[in-house]
Amino acid sequence: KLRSGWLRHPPFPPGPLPRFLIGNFHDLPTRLPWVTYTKWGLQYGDLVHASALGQHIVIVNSVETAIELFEKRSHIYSDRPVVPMIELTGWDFNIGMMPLGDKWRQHRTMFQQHFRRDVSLNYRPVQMKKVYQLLQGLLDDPQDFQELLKTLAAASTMATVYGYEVKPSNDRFVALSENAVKKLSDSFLPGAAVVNAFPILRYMPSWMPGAGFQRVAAECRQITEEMQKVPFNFVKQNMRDGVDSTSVVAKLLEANQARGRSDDENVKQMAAAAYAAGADTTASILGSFFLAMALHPDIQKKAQIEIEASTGAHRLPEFEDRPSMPFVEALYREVMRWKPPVPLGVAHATSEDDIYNGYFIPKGATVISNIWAMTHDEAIYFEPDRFNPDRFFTADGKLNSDDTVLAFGFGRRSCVGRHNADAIVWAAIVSVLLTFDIAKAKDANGNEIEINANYSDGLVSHPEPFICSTTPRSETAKSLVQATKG
Ligand code: HEM
Repeated sequence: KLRSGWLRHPPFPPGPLPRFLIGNFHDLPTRLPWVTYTKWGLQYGDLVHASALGQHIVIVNSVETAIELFEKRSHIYSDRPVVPMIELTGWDFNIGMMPLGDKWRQHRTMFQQHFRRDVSLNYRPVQMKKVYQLLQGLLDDPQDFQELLKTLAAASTMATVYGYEVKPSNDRFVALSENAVKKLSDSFLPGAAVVNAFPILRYMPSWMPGAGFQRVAAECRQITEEMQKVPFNFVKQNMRDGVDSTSVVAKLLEANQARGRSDDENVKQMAAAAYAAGADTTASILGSFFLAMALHPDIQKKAQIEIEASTGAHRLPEFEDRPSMPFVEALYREVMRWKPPVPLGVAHATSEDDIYNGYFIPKGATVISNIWAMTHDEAIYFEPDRFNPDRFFTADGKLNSDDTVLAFGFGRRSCVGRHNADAIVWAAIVSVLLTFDIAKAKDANGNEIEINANYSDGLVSHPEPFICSTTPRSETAKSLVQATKG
C-alpha cells in the first residue's frame, strides 16, 4: 500500500506548474478544453497531471496509455468522480454518472441484456423506420435538417426503450428530457459550480447568500424526476391496455414480475439514462456527417457511387448491404474520428492509489480520456484535421484493421449503447447519401454560403447551427423516399 504523504510517493505525471493552494485552477481551460489538453499532451507527454483546489486531474492523451489504464487496470480506473451537483440535481439516477458499486452493476447488466450486439439486431426494423422518417422530413423541410437529425436520435431510442413514437416537432417527452439536460448544464455554470469545488457548501440552506444553487438544484430535481416518470408511466399504461410487450421497459418489467421482484425504480432510471446518453451524442455525429458532406462533395460522390453499385439505385439500402460498401464504412469511421461527440469521454476516477511508468496517480483522482487527442494523433492519422475516409484503406485498397471506434470510450465504462448507435448512424448515412445531395447553400446571387464549422463546448460537443442545401438526387430517389410513407 502506498503512503501518499509529502515525498513519500513517486512524482505525479508531468504537467503545468501548480500554484500555492489553488493548484492549476487558472490553467484549466473553459473553452474547448480538449484542444488545450491535446497541446499539453504534446508538451508534457501521454499522461498529464494538473490539480485544482486539492483535486487531482490526470489526462490520458494516447490510445496505448488509455488501454493500459482503463482496460488492463480496469479494477482501478473504472470509478466516476464525485460531483456533488450531480446528486443535488437528481442526476445520480444515471448509470453514466454512478460510482462503481452494486447499483451500477445492476444497471449495466440491464443495459447489456438489452443493448448487446445480438439483441440490438432486433431493433433494426424500428431504426430503419425512423431513418425513413428522416428522409421524408428532408424531402418536406430540408432547411430544418438539424432538428430532423435531433428527432431521429431521440425517436430511435424512445421507440426501442419505451415503444413510444416521437412527434416530428414539439414532442412532450423530448421536451421533458431536453429541459432536464439543460437544467443540468445550467447547474454547472459558474454560480452553481462553486458547490462542485467546495462540497461542504451543499449543506448550506438555500436562503443563505451564495447558496442560489440550492434553488437551481431543487428545480432540476423535479424536472429530472419527471423525465423519468412520464414516459415510464406511458409504458405501464400500455402494458395494462395490452398494447406493449416489446419495448425494453416492458420486457424488463415483465421479467421482474415473472421473478416476483418489484424493481420498477431501477428500470425507470435505466430507461431515462438510455435516452439521456443516446440522444445528444447521436444527433451530434449526424450533424458532423452533414457538415463533412457539405464541405467535401468529391467524397460524397464516391460514397454515392458505391451505394448505387450495391443497391442498384432502385431500392433503399438495408443493413445486409453493409459488408458490400467498404467506402461507406470508412466514411462512417472517419466521421467518428474527425468529430468524436464526447471529446473528453466521461471522466473516470481511480478507486485506489496507482503507479504507472514511475508516476503516482492517487486514489480519487479524476482521469480524463482525451478521445480528441487520440483521434487527432498525427503519428497515427496523417493531417488529422482533414476529413479523409481513404486513411482507413490499406495500400492494396482493402479496409484496414483500425475498426475500434475510440469515440465510444474505454474499458468497463465504455459506451453500452454502441451497437445501437453504430446501426442508427450507419443507416442514416447510407440512406441519406443514396437519396439526397448535401451541398453548401447558395445566396440570392447564386454564390455559395461558406460554412463556419464551429463546435460547442460541453460534455457533448455539437456542430453549431449551419446552413446547407439538401436536395433529392433524382426523381427515382424522390419516389423511393415517398414510397417509404406507405
Ligand atoms: C454516436 C453515439 C454515441 C457516442 C459517441 C457515445 C459515447 C459514449 C462515451 C464516450 C461514453 C463514456 C465512456 C467511458 O466512460 O469511457 C459513453 C457511455 C455510455 N453510453 Fe454512449 N455514446 C453514444 C450513444 C449511446 C446510445 C445510443 C446509448 C443508449 C442506448 C448510450 C448509452 C451509454 C451509457 C448508458 C453509458 C454509461 C456507461 C457507464 O458509465 O457504465 N450511448 N457513451
